[in-house]
Amino acid sequence: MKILMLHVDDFSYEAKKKAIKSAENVSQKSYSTSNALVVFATVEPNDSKVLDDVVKDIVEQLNRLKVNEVVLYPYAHLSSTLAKPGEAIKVLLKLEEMLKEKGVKVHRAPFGWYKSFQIKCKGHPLAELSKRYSP
Ligand SMILES: Nc1ncnc2c1ncn2[C@@H]1O[C@H](CO)[C@@H](NC(=O)[C@@H](N)CO)[C@H]1O
Repeated sequence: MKILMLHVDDFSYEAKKKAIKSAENVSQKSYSTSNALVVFATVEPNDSKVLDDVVKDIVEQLNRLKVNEVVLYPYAHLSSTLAKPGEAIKVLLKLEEMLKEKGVKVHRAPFGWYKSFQIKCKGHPLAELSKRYSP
């Protein structure tokens, strides 16, 4: 798995169009928030094995930033070895569940959609962090 964590003043997205057949059917097509940790996540094969480490790092970053909201954003652009959509959505749902079990407020952006987004990154020294995990 590859993740990019951005501490934002503001973040909003709008789901525009389904990109794949297995795109989620979603009732909420847009979302906006402030002072949150946006986690762009690219799922790679066998990533269910790295979720404990991913959760640990996200929770540590939330504690450093004194933030409790995560926007989990499926993002197929941080790796060239993508897990298939069926596997990727399962891993993201599990990641969302594990973060919520830790008391984190999580909003997961729709899977399988082209989305527009606006982002205002805070720009302090800890505002941007990328991590890579190998099973
Ligand atoms: N291995 C994977 N990891 C994370 N997300 C993945 C994925 N495979 C498919 N997706 C989702 O399907 C959309 C089209 O690839 C992806 N959409 C996006 O990545 C948007 N930023 C539009 O480009 C994403 O929602």
